[in-house]
Amino acid sequence: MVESLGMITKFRLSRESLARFTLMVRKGYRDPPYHNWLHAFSVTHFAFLLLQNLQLVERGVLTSLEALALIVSSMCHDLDHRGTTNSFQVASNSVLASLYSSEGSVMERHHLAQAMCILNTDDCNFLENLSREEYTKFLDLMREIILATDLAHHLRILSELRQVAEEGYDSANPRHHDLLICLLMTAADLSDQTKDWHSSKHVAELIYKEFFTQGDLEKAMGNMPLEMMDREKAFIPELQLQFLDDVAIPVYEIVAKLFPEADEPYSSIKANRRNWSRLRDVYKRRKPESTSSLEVFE
Ligand SMILES: COc1ccc(Cl)c(-c2nnc3c(C)nc4ccc(C(=O)NCC(C)C)cc4n23)c1
Ligand SMILES: [Mg+2]
Ligand SMILES: [Zn+2]
Repeated sequence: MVESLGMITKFRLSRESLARFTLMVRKGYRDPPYHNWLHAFSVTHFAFLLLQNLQLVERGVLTSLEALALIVSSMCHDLDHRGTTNSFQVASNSVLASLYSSEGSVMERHHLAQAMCILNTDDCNFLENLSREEYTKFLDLMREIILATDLAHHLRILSELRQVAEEGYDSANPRHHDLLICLLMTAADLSDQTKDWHSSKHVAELIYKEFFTQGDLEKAMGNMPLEMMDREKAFIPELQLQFLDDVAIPVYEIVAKLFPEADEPYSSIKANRRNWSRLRDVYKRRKPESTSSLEVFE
């Protein structure tokens, strides 16, 4: 993907170090149901498709350094994820919470720290031929992009994103560049919901497996989990409709508004919403006799 985006030539990247870096990143992921290397790979692939199909560098929408940072950040953005949320870190007094809870975005700061570690590992720094200025800018971009994967950050910039979509993208405006790379990173992070119904539904099943495991842990700790984490209370079709309406669909709506050629993911996530709505009607409220929340996936 890096090669076909012309980045090897453009930044004189060492292919061997890039390969070693990629293998180290893959090793840096654990194996929870969802937040594993397969998620990182599919997020990276979607970011690649955005850059390639929308010709974002060729059209001067993004600089090639921003494009490289988007790809590398996608690979690294969930490094060493444990399948639990930021609030769980704090509630369980985890080591990560003690390190980062004062700044917020606990997991995202950890993912960034892990990425920096790998970049500084011998033979993995494929960016060694970047100028000092480019390298510094790249690290600033990677920090900004990985911290932007905290959904709370996305929700904070959502109104600004709508404004840029309204007034039109201005590539001369550095703030527009920053907002766009955050938007594209979130679009890539949620892109499983723009795939065909069966893979989107399967991914939702993996996510709720993670959520319910966390809910079980919270109950064992004597804490009350959120409804979406509680396998006894969650009604998944309803929760999915809420997440699609409040978070995911607006992302692809804004992308499609900025880049009309990107209407495909927007229409397919709306098709998936229709399927969740159908599933909700079939299952109505959770039938008392129903065994588990996950029966909707049967
Ligand atoms: C971009 O960062 C993340 C981090 C973690 C996750 Cl799991 C996701 C993610 N990726 N796909 C999904 C799907 C299909 N459903 C989800 C339902 C709820 C939430 C959630 O975090 N809700 C609370 C919040 C809105 C305050 C996240 C969901 N999600 C994205
Ligand atoms: Mg994440
Ligand atoms: Zn992710």
